[in-house]
Amino acid sequence: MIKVGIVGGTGYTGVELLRLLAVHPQVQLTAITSRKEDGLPVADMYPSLRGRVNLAFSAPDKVDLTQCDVVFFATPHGVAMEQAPALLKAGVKVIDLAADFRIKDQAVFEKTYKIAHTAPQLIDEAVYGLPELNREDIKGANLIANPGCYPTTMQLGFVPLLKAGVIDAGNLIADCKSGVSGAGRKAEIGILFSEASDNFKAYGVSGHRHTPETVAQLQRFTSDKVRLIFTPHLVPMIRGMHSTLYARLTKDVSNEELQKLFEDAYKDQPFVDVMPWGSHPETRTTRGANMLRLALHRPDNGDTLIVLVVQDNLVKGASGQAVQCMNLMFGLDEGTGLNNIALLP
Ligand SMILES: NC(=O)C1=CN([C@@H]2O[C@H](COP(=O)(O)OP(=O)(O)OC[C@H]3O[C@@H](n4cnc5c(N)ncnc54)[C@H](OP(=O)(O)O)[C@@H]3O)[C@@H](O)[C@H]2O)C=CC1
Ligand SMILES: CC(=O)N[C@@H](CCC(=O)OP(=O)(O)O)C(=O)O
Repeated sequence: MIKVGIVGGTGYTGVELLRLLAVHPQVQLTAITSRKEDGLPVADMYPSLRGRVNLAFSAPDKVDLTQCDVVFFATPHGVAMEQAPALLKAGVKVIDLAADFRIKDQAVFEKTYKIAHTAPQLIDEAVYGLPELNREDIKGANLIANPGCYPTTMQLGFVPLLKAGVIDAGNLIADCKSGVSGAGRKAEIGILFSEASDNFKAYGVSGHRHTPETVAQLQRFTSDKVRLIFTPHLVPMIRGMHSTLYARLTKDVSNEELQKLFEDAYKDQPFVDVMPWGSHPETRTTRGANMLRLALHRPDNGDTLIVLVVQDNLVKGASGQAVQCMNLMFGLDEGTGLNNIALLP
């Protein structure tokens, strides 16, 4: 059994990890931290885990995480970089759901996140945890930088097109919407029920921290300079993400060829569903499931291709993806514990 520790077990991605790992056949939950809820049984805070998780939260300084085989950090940016060096030295694998190791250029990271990196020696070693694009590296990794939720949709939607060289890499547009759980479990005016429900707004339009992460990853797949306009929106639902991606076609390529490009790219990928041409994927078809669905459109058969992408921000966009990485790192079948079907309605 893989002994698992979770730092930040009370947040949304933390409890989503607990939901997935409590029924994972190869996992023994060993330590779950919270600074605020030290000593509280996990199931008292989350009754949905009654009878499934018998641990209590521990303050981070009261628990020896080196007894674990792998530690997930479901914490704000800046926490994993403090603790990862000692854990890795003790032979513990680390999966960070935050951004500490996602961006290879330290200066860009520090400018984007406005924090100094305290473990820059580990940035090169970290593997970006997007299995569909990095599977072999993830298998051999000790330190995973789990992707951001928006970047997962943008990369899986744009990369087949960039690899095939059929679009203008300098003219990518991503119009994305996220449910409110994407902002985490915290008291903040903008995500109060009365503010976020029955309301709809864009945010971060002049610059969002997921743009540099996404551009750097997309750039790996083309020699042309990538330029991306990314506009996130907050939608009044709890879970779910919908990204509408726009790309300008530069080659004479038919709709059938474009559809085949995506079907070939993802034919061996259990957690990406390429829907029939012209479909309208719905967020609820991914709710609670480690699944990303996409579909292609080409209005008036013109030179603009639209890729619609949906996922559950907490599953394929965060905790499910992290478990997918863990499975690969420990030589398990990639889908172990991740094969449940989305809730509908
Ligand atoms: N929500 C989402 O859809 C996604 C989130 N992410 C990323 O995953 C990470 C976690 O997000 P989310 O679960 O939403 O966040 P939450 O705000 O819901 O939870 C944060 C957790 O971290 C703990 N924590 C906070 N500060 C510290 C600290 N200094 N040391 C140790 N533990 C700490 C908190 O518990 P306590 O204060 O009791 O210690 C809490 O359990 C973030 O980096 C986020 O950006 C990535 C993709 C999607
Ligand atoms: C709705 C909402 O607020 N979403 C978050 C993104 C969540 C995410 O992917 O997180 P990290 O990159 O921080 O890990 C945001 O835009 O800041």
